[in-house]
Amino acid sequence: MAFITRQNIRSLSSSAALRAAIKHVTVIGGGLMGAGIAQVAASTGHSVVLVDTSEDILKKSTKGIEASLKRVAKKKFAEKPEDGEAFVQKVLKNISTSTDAVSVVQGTDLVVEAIVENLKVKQDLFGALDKAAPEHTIFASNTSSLPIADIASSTARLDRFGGLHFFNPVPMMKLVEVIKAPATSQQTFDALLEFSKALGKHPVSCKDTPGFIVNRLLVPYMLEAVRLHERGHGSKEDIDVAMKLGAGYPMGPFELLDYVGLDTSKFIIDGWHEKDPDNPLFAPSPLLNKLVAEGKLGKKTAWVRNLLQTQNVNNSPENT
Ligand SMILES: CCCCCCCC(=O)CC(=O)SCCNC(=O)CCNC(=O)[C@H](O)C(C)(C)COP(=O)(O)OP(=O)(O)OC[C@H]1O[C@@H](n2cnc3c(N)ncnc32)[C@H](O)[C@@H]1OP(=O)(O)O
Ligand SMILES: NC(=O)C1=CN([C@@H]2O[C@H](COP(=O)(O)OP(=O)(O)OC[C@H]3O[C@@H](n4cnc5c(N)ncnc54)[C@H](O)[C@@H]3O)[C@@H](O)[C@H]2O)C=CC1
Repeated sequence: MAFITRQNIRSLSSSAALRAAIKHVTVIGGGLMGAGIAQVAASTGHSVVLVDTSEDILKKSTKGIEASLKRVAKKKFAEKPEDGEAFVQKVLKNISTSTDAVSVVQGTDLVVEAIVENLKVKQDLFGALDKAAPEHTIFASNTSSLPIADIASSTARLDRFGGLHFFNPVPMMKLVEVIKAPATSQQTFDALLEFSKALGKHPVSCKDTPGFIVNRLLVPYMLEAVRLHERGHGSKEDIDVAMKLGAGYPMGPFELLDYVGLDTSKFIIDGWHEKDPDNPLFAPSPLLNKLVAEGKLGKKTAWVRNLLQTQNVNNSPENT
């Protein structure tokens, strides 16, 4: 028979709070991944605040979400386009935006971070949020390659910190890797698994190891494709076609690099190379470095250029 003490009442109530379904989600970073995560969370009835560093970026993110929702609605409501339009508007109503992460986390159950792949920047963000968020709030990072424990170390909520690694494009890709770092509590891990299922995704459990499951296999493969091309052993086009038609992949490695973003790919490789400099699988690629230095980031380049142009226009003397 268990005795009820003040201490276990407190822990029972905090575990009940953790078990309660996640309803309000703050997504930080409105780029490729954050916009997709916000879209899927809002589509499944969650109340979402999407945070980024400027109103211009948030406007672009919201436009992107609307366009993606329209694609989903076109298929889902093929017979009844008016229901599709109502669906798009209903989902958009579930999303609000902000440039002030610290103030919006005060009422949130879960923070999902999808900002730039840089340990220090992520730690600074979570360190600030930790002081503002309620005790029950779970923190999760969508990092592709950084240890969850390292990101969590800037907070005092190691037990309520885990990884939620989504795949691009988030509205289409069914997988979520749920990462349990050594200090992540079982309750937090279970809550993240439940949340992934509530999004209609298929979660898999991962340890906090470099690249988790998918990227530990995918990154060396993609880099090997780049090296094969750098050695002059195949054109980018032939390598893509070969992997699509010969291995049944939906995209070839170059098409996928373009889709993921060359900057993010470089952040991942540089980070792993720094930690494991003798591992030939993580050796930097001169071609990738050159393209990133030239600002050629892949599919997102047009988006970034467009945004910079908008910002230049907004900041130009005629507009001030
Ligand atoms: C070296 C370092 C590397 C670092 C890597 C780290 C990155 C990570 O941490 C983890 C990752 O995310 S890795 C990337 C994982 N993603 C993939 O592998 C995607 C592979 N591609 C696909 O599955 C399909 O091409 C795909 C599903 C994208 C598109 O399908 P299709 O090929 O059939 O092409 P479409 O004809 O364009 O699309 C068919 C229909 O799909 C819907 N759709 C596609 N994109 C959408 C989106 N963004 N939003 C909403 N709906 C979307 C849509 O219904 C479309 O039909 P239409 O609307 O009629 O065109
Ligand atoms: N691109 C991909 O295919 C995938 C990326 N990831 C991971 O997701 C994260 C985000 O990647 P992407 O969406 O591709 O990057 P992205 O470059 O498209 O978007 C990042 C966004 O974060 C914003 N941001 C940067 N610092 C911020 C801060 N302190 N506060 C608020 N917003 C801030 C930027 O303005 C930008 O809009 C990275 O950790 C990446 O490794 C994970 C799965 C797939």
